[in-house]
Amino acid sequence: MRTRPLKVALLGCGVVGSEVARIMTTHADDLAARIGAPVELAGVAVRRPDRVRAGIDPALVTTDATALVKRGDIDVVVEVIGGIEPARTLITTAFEHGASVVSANKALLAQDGAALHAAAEEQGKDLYYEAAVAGAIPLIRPLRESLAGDKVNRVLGIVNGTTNFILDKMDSTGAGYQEALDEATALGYAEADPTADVEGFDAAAKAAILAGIAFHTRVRLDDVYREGMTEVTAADFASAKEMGCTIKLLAICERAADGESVTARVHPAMIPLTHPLASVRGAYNAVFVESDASGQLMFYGPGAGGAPTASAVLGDLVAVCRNRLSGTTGPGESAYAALRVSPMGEVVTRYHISLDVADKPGVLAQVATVFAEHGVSIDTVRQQGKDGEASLVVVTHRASDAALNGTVEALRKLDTVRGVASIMRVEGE
Ligand SMILES: NC(=O)C1=CN([C@@H]2O[C@H](COP(=O)(O)OP(=O)(O)OC[C@H]3O[C@@H](n4cnc5c(N)ncnc54)[C@H](OP(=O)(O)O)[C@@H]3O)[C@@H](O)[C@H]2O)C=CC1
Ligand SMILES: N[C@@H](CC=O)C(=O)O
Repeated sequence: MRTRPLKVALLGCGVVGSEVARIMTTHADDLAARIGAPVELAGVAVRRPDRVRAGIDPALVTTDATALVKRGDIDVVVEVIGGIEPARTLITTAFEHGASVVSANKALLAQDGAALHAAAEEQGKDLYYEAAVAGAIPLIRPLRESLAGDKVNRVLGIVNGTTNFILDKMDSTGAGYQEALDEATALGYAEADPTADVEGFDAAAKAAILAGIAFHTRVRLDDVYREGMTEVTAADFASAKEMGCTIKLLAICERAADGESVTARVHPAMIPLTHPLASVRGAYNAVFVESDASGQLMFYGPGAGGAPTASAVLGDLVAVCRNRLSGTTGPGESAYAALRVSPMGEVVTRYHISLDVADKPGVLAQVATVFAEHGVSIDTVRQQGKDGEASLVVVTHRASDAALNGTVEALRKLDTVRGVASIMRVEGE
């Protein structure tokens, strides 16, 4: 074993970074044995240097992250600050000064992954980011390496722990949205700004990363259709239950049958209680990958939190350190194709629509005609009336988003339709 240690600069020592530092210390001998050289924490960059940080030598703590990555003797920079800047500049500076990078920063990778990979390749360095998607679950490496000889057609799953925690609490205990979000934040699952979680930005960033790796093409955050879960109500859960379903925030990435285009979307959806994703509880994540030869694979595990995420970071750290010692780099992303990313209007799925209507003869026929005129086939209709008003629940067969939007627009113009109470996609059948 080499005795000279590989030097690691840790940028960020919050929920994830503190666990990375802890595991580097407590598992130091095991890590050295697996890598073939000891790893040494050479510096820890933070914003608030005076905070007490258990197990961290205060002499290593600095607020000057730039100086740390520019030292020239750093082998690996672990970026767990989050956000776009200064993380982006620190990562490119790290490459320029001879270091490889491990990052958990999905927001940055979804926005600037192509440029960061190009910068890494230009300098002959690694950029690894297993922790950026689905916490502890090994997903990036299986997609990038194990399935590299297969053809992935679909990736569908729950990729945000915070929102799954909230939806699960709302469904199973009747907890309010804010109460559940506060608990998820206290447990270290939420992003620094939890809007990223609840409005679907975090899941959309992960969907962009997954679609890119799965389909070997470049998909950016802006390409991903996104709806958050803040408008999911107790009434939606009640409707879902009546259909034998629950509600999950899903990320769905699909390759078109002709292979020429892909879609990526994040939105709440009803899924049958019999579907394996329905039983994913708390901050757990689960992702289905469907490919030509393998069929359906399911990846499941803790999707957020300090220790689970640190597990993925440490796995990358070992891989990158091994590459450094052998003078190689891992698989890059320069061979990506440029498939078209189709707009949401072309996505085909089923819909559950709740309408408030006048309770009088002919309404049902009027509504059904609008669906037929827009080419949207109805699967089931349920009507419940009281005191001259009624609620009408329509579940459709598969239809395009564009056709559904046209239908809803026309329904709103009917004088018997008082309002559209909710529209939710139905997946997993
Ligand atoms: N939490 C989770 O479950 C998961 C998080 N991630 C990702 O990991 C990354 C880190 O998340 P998390 O640990 O939760 O975030 P935290 O907010 O807990 O930690 C962020 C850390 O970065 C430090 N920091 C912030 N700005 C600067 C700066 N300008 N210079 C130096 N240090 C800075 C903070 O310093 P200080 O301590 O002084 O405030 C803190 O130590 C993010 O990209 C996140 O998306 C990925 C998967 C799961
Ligand atoms: N905020 C994220 C953290 C992990 O990526 C989540 O809740 O999934």
